[in-house]
Amino acid sequence: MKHMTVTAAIIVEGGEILCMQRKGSKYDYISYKYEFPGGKVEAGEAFEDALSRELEEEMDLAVSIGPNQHYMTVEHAYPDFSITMHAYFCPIDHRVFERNDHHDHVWLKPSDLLKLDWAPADLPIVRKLMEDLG
Ligand SMILES: Nc1nc2c([nH]c(=O)n2[C@H]2C[C@H](O)[C@@H](COP(=O)(O)OP(=O)(O)OP(=O)(O)O)O2)c(=O)[nH]1
Repeated sequence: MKHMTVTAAIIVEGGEILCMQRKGSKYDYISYKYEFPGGKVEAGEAFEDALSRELEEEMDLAVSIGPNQHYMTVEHAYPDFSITMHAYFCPIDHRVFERNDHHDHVWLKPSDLLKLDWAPADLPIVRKLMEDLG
């Protein structure tokens, strides 16, 4: 099965977390699901650099991310591929960004996160955030 290494940013401002909604895709199990922004790591790229690049591409958001911001790593097998997803905690001080690649977004308090329909791989991260911050 195809395997991908993915990075994701838990973007926090004013006590709320940024939840991005994916666009439709050929895989119904991730179509229109909520996720943390980020994307695939390219060959030879450090995880933190991959995440900064993806945030710039997807959101025009310039943030530098360090290894100390690592929050958790999740392994998940979908029916057609599997991912290893490295999630980083990423506080920002303003909510100014573009939505270049996503269908929608919402900012939520940690205690409200499970009201959304998350990509299945994200649920361990969501649950940990609710425990740690909710
Ligand atoms: N970025 C991100 N991807 C996630 C999350 N949860 C989850 O299952 N994924 C999956 C969906 C995708 O199959 C894969 C990441 O692909 P992507 O489409 O976001 O990455 P990308 O921008 O590099 O992809 P591409 O459009 O250039 O092909 O990981 C998440 O919270 N954030």
